[in-house]
Amino acid sequence: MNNLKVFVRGMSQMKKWEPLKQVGVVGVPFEKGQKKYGVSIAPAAMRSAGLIEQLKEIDGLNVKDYGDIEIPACHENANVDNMAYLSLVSACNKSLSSKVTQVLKDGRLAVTIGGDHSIGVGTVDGHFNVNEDMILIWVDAHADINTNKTSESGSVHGMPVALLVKELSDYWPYLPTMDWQVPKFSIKNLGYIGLRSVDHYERLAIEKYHVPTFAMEDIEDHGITKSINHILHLLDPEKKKPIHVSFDIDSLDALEAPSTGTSVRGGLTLREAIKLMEIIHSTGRLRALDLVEINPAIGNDSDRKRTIEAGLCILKAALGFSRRGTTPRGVTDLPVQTHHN
Ligand SMILES: NC(=[NH2+])NCCC[C@H](N)C(=O)O
Ligand SMILES: [Mn+2]
Ligand SMILES: [Mn+2]
Repeated sequence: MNNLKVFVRGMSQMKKWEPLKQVGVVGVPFEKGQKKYGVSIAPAAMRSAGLIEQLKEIDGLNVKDYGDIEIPACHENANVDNMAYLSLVSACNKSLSSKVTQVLKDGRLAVTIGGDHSIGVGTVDGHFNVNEDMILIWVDAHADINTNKTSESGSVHGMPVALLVKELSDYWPYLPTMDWQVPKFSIKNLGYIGLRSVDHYERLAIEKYHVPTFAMEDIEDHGITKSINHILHLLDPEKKKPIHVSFDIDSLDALEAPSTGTSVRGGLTLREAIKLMEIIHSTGRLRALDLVEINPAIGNDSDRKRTIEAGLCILKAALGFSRRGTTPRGVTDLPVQTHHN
């Protein structure tokens, strides 16, 4: 009797994770988290390159397009030292957060197409509101963990992680217009992949909180498969937590994704990024995915095309596209030919 009870309890705790086949796509035409023109046209550029159609071609995937969020007109001016366009960033993220929450509550995996990386505040906030046990994998050349005090650029796309994590809340001044966002996510649930341009104070924060980090030199040593598996194991050894991946296209090498605002040489190959996403897909626990910082206004036609194609490959790998191919549905043999003669 006792044994049986233990067994039954064990079973109910053992949730079997399967890749979510329902997906919701949200575009965020926002670029005020950095200074260059063009990131805001990425959702339109991705759509006209066939984003929705290509996702729908993935075996068994049900795709709902939630459209682009409306970027609220904002006349308030929150004057915080070394933080450009704070009120706009805040208004956009507030609306994005509730959109991501809605997509997840609809039972769909939230795919957000930015926009610059400041929109990570809204996606993670919106995800955390549904899954408090989520873990966050930040795939990026940069750590995006500056505060307005440590940032050299004053651009909020270099600050989203610091805004999100509760451990850093005391390092911020009061931020007018940001009252809606209470940092609740713990830095203990964060891991980095792809870093190679980390500011001095960012490095200090990563070391202070022992954030699991596979920078490019670690990926060089261990390979992408061991790197991501190690991070997943450190953050969630029992394999039971929902995963949020925030993917900055500049994690890719500048040759693979030239159309981005702060590109850095020596990054991931597209093959490594695809492999990374295939591994994350295979966990069955991916629940939210951001793709940010594609800037179609940077570079020539071929740069633009290459960058957008890379973005599409990454999304598809995360959502179940297999490079091995898939067998035709409901068919088990090759078609037979009728011979006439
Ligand atoms: N999401 C990005 N591409 N961020 C780049 C950040 C660059 C630099 N660390 C800064 O604070 O401005
Ligand atoms: Mn980034
Ligand atoms: Mn970056």
